[in-house]
Amino acid sequence: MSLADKIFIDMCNDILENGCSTEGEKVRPKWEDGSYAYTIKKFGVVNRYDLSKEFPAITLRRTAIKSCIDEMLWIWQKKSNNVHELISHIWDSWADETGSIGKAYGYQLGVKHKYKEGEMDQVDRVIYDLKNNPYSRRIMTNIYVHQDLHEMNLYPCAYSMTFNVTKSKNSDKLKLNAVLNQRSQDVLAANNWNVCQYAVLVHMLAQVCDMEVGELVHVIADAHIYDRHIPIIQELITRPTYDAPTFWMNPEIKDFYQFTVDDFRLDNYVTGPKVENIPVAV
Ligand SMILES: Nc1nc(=O)c2c([nH]1)NC[C@@H]1CN(c3ccc(C(=O)N[C@@H](CCC(=O)O)C(=O)O)cc3)CN21
Ligand SMILES: O=c1ccn([C@H]2C[C@H](O)[C@@H](COP(=O)(O)O)O2)c(=O)[nH]1
Repeated sequence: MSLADKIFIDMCNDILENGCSTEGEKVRPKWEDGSYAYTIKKFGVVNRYDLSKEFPAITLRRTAIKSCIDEMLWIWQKKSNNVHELISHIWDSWADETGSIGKAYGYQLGVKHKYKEGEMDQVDRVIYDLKNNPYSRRIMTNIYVHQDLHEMNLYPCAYSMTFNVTKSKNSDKLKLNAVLNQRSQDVLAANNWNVCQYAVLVHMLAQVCDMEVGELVHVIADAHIYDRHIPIIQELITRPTYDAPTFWMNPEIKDFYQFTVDDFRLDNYVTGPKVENIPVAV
């Protein structure tokens, strides 16, 4: 069993056993047939992944690592908000006729801000601080921009990363840790998808800043299982599990903007079967 499997199974059992149901309450999302998508939810879930020990992929089912890395690069590297620049079709339901998802995600990371050191966007600000001022406690991004929410088709869910550098006694290298703040999490469709994305991001930043990877702490305000996902989750968490896969990242890449999806691989990724056609609430 991978460490991520254990965390995922414990979180699902906790939500199913101790969660609060939104059935009959006023909710926003709907299923394709127009009925309301209710959830069972837990407030304030915190999951810690030690990236120096294992890559945090679940093995109960296969996390689509290429698609999720492609989406993360779309947001963090291309800083794009257009679904035409994305390989998968997961964002199509939230795009307008031009393919835009509005001023969300990548758009916000591409906005330049004025700092004492000059004009930079939030990603370049993080890289600058990690390289020049690693012990700063101010290294963070935030894409939940209230003034632009009216121009976003879906408000950002994983909205903030806080980076924090430590040093272990037995290594010369600094260790890069991060907190991912997420206001809302669809546990079946996107939990491990989001965890793997941000784990890869920490690996990328550590490599380009000559650091080692440390911990990824995932803070979820509303961790929910949609009503139509409950039987799928119940079956999923009773499946056999396997050892964590080995993460490979091209060691030659030292510039954050030079990575492509082909520079990442999960080796020996043994998993349970695919869950076909997961319904996604819109
Ligand atoms: N209700 C809801 N849940 C989400 O997870 C979600 C949204 N809405 N809105 C925006 C994005 C889109 N996201 C998604 C949507 C679908 C999948 C999905 O169907 N994943 C498939 C694999 C897809 C592939 O292979 O490319 C899966 O099996 O997990 C994942 C993330 C995450 N976000
Ligand atoms: O990266 C993502 C993006 C979206 N989600 C999920 C979380 C919710 O189920 C919906 C968004 O609905 P809200 O009413 O705006 O909370 O999308 C995710 O888990 N991860």
